[in-house]
Amino acid sequence: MSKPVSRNPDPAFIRLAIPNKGRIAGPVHELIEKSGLHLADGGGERRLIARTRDPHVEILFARPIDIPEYVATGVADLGITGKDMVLERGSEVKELLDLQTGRATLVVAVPEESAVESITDLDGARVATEFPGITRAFFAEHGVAVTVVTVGGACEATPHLGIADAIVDLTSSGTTLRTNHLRVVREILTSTTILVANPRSLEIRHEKIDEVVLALDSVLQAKGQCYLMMNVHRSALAGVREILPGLSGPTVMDVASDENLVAVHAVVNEERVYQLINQLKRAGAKDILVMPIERIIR
Ligand SMILES: Nc1ncnc2c1ncn2[C@@H]1O[C@H](COP(=O)(O)OP(=O)(O)OP(=O)(O)O)[C@@H](O)[C@H]1O
Ligand SMILES: O=P(O)(O)OC[C@H]1O[C@H](OP(=O)(O)OP(=O)(O)O)[C@H](O)[C@@H]1O
Ligand SMILES: [Mg+2]
Repeated sequence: MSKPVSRNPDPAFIRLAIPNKGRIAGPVHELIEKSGLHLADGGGERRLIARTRDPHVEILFARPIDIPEYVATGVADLGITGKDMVLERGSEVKELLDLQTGRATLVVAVPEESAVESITDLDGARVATEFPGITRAFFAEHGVAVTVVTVGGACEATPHLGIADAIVDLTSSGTTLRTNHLRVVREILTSTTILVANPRSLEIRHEKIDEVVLALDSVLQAKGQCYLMMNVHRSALAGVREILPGLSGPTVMDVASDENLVAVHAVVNEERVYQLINQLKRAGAKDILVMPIERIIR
């Protein structure tokens, strides 16, 4: 038998579990890279543990469904997985950040031609799902007696195979439900990718955890924002100021080579840039640069 990968007992040392595959793995890896943590040894599909640029933070690759328990039991101090995975496992972890990605809604759906209009019509029905925990709790809470059939995937096929009368499954674009001629009867919950922590680790390793949370949050803060730089004649400054927002108002600096000019810098919402640059030009701004922002630390 191979040796277990032991934990470093040093409280300055933490382990973060992230998805090794599946649809949320890509966005999570990207977040880790942008946060500056950076996977030191690549982190290919078959890796179990990877080091990061921070010698005190290591990454554990795991299936999203297993991450809540790895964090609850202290195999990892922090974990990134779907909120639905945490609820399904009922794990005792603390949510620290909503990463605002991997959004999907867990719904009760039935074949288009079914007579079922509301969940009470499902009394006595068979419900297929990859989420037996959430499904049982949901129907019990609403006093509807159902038989839960647990499947490992391709749940949408089960009503057509005669295995179930209804399903509880995730939907995001709605394509899979449409393709399989299923209609939504009820929404149960909406899930996004979240950062969770082991409650004990939060006490004993809080300094390092705070650092990781700050790094990840700084990427979220920068999302959709960009940095504008421009030169403005002093006489046009008041007009330009009116147009520009910024984190704490635009920054205005002297330009050494021309005392009539000032440099104006501001953080703006990406969606506004197209309109803003035209307004700024009309107000007298020139040499306008638009730059991406990787991270914002407030
Ligand atoms: N259609 C979807 N849109 C967005 N997020 C989704 C969608 N389906 C699943 N997710 C999220 O992905 C996570 C599940 O990851 P999982 O490991 O099951 O990967 P997967 O992409 O479903 O791959 P597979 O089912 O092939 O293993 C859950 O947290 C879930 O909320
Ligand atoms: O509304 P849509 O955008 O079509 O997405 C919904 C589908 O995505 C997930 O499937 P996944 O790709 O994880 O395959 P699986 O069913 O085998 O888990 C989910 O289980 C649905 O089947
Ligand atoms: Mg899946």
